[in-house]
Amino acid sequence: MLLETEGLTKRFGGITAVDGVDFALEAGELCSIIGPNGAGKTTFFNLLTGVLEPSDGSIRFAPSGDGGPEPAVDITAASPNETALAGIHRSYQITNLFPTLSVLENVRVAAQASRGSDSWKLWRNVADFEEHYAEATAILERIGLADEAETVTENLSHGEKRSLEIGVALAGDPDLLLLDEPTAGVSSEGVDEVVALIEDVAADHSVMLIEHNVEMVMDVSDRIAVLHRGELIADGPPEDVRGDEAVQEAYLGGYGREESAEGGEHAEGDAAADGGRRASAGGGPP
Ligand SMILES: Nc1ncnc2c1ncn2[C@@H]1O[C@H](COP(=O)(O)OP(=O)(O)OP(=O)(O)O)[C@@H](O)[C@H]1O
Repeated sequence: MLLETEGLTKRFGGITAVDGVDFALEAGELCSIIGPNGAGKTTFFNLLTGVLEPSDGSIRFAPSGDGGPEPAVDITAASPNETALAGIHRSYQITNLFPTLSVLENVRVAAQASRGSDSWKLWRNVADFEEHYAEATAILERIGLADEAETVTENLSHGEKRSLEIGVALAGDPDLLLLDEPTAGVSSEGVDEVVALIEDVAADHSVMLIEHNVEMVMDVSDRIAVLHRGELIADGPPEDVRGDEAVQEAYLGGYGREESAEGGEHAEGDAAADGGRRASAGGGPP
């Protein structure tokens, strides 16, 4: 087990945003988290990365899987810096890049930061710098932005910025990568590139993905976990989740059901109406 939560709960006053979630991720999996707006997906990521402290429950992370050389650690109360150093990196829904730095510098700074506080010492040695530079250059090759290395980041297209976000999260070679709506706001031509990048990255990383694009999620995921009003209502392979009654009811609104393809009485909801590209984008009770 790479990551395990038990009874994970977050309350904001009277709202329970994440409600007793038992979840486990195996090393190497690509698991998508889906659910209506306000279901608790981003709060779940915020708990896993230490941005928020749980009201209840626990989080355990074993960077090399159970039985691997690195022991499991309790990260329930860890800070964002500590979860990052433990090996969990994240890309954000809202861009988190330094707009006036070059594309290469954004990744190089992330590579440097991922090595921990020592790397911020003023006297850091040239060898370290060279290493971070080489890592950043290799990441830009991987994410298809090598030709833009010297471009000022704010001049990239939106799709390129989303790819660079993934590149920044890759710096320091994380064990687990959390991607929060990596295709949000990307044009339809750009989406294919971001999806190809996610598949490439998932080939040698464990990945958790928050995504509203159901068609894409069904396509790329090994597993799908569905949150609804903070609760995990389904968790399994895409084909099982697609056929799950509770999930259809809460989120998919007929997506992938035979009846909807035939225009039957169950073809309600945003997902069915727009071919399932963005299920319940504005819908679902909070
Ligand atoms: N800092 C906060 N303070 C108070 N309430 C919050 C806070 N963050 C989230 N919430 C509430 O918690 C619930 C879950 O929100 P969250 O953003 O996690 O949902 P989500 O599934 O990520 O939604 P979306 O798909 O719109 O991004 C919502 O009711 C939201 O209003």
